[in-house]
Amino acid sequence: MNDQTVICAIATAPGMGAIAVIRLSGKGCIEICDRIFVSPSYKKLVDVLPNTIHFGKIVNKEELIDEVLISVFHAPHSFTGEDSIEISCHGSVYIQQRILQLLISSGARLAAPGEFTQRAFLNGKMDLSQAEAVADLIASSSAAAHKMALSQMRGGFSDELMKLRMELLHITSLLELELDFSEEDVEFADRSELRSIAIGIDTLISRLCASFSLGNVIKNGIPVAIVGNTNVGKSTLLNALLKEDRAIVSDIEGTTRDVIEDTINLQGITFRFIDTAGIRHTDDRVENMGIERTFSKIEQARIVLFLIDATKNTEQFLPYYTQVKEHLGPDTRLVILLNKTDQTDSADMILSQITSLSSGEKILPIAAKTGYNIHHLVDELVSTINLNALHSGDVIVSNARHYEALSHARLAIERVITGLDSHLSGEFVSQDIRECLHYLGEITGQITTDEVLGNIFKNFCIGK
Ligand SMILES: Nc1nc2c(c(=O)[nH]1)N(C=O)[C@@H](CNc1ccc(C(=O)N[C@@H](CCC(=O)O)C(=O)O)cc1)CN2
Ligand SMILES: Nc1nc2c(ncn2[C@@H]2O[C@H](COP(=O)(O)OP(=O)(O)OP(=O)(O)O)[C@@H](O)[C@H]2O)c(=O)[nH]1
Ligand SMILES: [Mg+2]
Repeated sequence: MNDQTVICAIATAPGMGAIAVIRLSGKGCIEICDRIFVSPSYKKLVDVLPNTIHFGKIVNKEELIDEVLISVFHAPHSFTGEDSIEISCHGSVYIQQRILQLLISSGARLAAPGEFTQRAFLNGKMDLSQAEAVADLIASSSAAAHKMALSQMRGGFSDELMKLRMELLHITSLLELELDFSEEDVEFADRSELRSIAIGIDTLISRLCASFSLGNVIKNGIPVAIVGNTNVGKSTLLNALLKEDRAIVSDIEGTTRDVIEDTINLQGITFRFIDTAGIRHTDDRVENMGIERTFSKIEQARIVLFLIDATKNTEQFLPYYTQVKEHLGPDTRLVILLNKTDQTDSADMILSQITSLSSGEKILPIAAKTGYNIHHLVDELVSTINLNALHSGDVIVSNARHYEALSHARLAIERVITGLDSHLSGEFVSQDIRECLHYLGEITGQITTDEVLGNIFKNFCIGK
């Protein structure tokens, strides 16, 4: 696990750029660089002060490869906690490859994906949840996802877990006092005090678990299903929201037969819009398969946009409305959109009819084709997502691995509470507390295996 070899990799995006950065880490990396670096004063990098930058040439014996800047870091004061070097060269792909090859023939080896961050973790520079947040930060493409990853990388989640850990250790110490005197069959620890601490822990873990439904959608995009009868303008609406001709639009019923998905960033939040096959009775087998998918997308969505055609009479409304509602998840918001209002004079009348037939959902008149009221719809979508937790700085769990561990930890702490209630012997209660600690330790990486680490870091970029 504690591999000390010198690793190297290109840290900047692949391809040509103004400047590229090649990084090295591990004991001996400074000596390796000295084999291919010549400074104007012939000073060796092993002799320079840490955290300084040096101009010079990269050479292969007599051959000049590039003029570069080199930064030098000494263990433990570097990103990885090891001796480290960064070479900033001209961003030609040829130069990057030549320097990398020279470093490898001088004794470094190519880094595996995420290996720099993995070393930072193994050297205690950050815990595992912070290392995972580094990858989330790099992948973040909206203000909300950025804010969430940054807070986790800076240790917001780690602090919360540390608090939980201390509380659990506190209960254990109270219980242990009792175990020491177990012969005497007395309850030293005040069970009601233990219970209230355990309840506090359960509340915190439950809050963290609950935050995952927000964290997960912020990270992956909020799924919004666009559904309704054929020809009501679903694909036109998708195109209007994405501001591009993503889906085929035509006046033929049943144009869209499969789901079409795309993401867009609206007011700092990523939305994943899902255009679906129009719902209708048909004998076409392929179309029916598409309609089945529509229903499963309704089940997975956080928001469902149910479109109706304002130019048609409202008899069409109830059967589809009932069907859509049958597939709606408990936390899914339904918004009814009255489309094609540009093509009718009786939009107001239809609006009031729909209002009386529906059960209090927001109903918005729009015209997807002309863009009428689309900005209103966007505001409505954004307001559906309650970002208070994000802005108040509350910790939000966004990682499925963390969520799973927290769910196990919650089961364990709930067993502690029922154990205390039923006056279970302290030994057994202790065991559940240890299990709770175990699961929390999995998140921070205090408890981990090579396999778990391998799975986490293999998804990182090379050079990170
Ligand atoms: N050129 C460059 N830019 C970069 C990084 C890098 O490694 N190199 N980073 C990499 O992801 C990020 C910045 N994160 C970093 C975190 C810690 C240290 C570091 O040297 N820490 C030392 C010293 C801290 C100090 O002087 O107070 C330490 O923790 O001991 C460097 C970069 C983003 N930008
Ligand atoms: N006047 C007007 N026409 C619209 C509006 N929205 C869509 N249409 C037209 O309605 C027809 C159907 O539009 P689509 O977007 O293909 O409808 P759809 O709901 O995706 O239909 P299917 O994929 O068949 O289920 C096209 O001719 C559109 O140009 C609108 O707001 N006003
Ligand atoms: Mg369509």
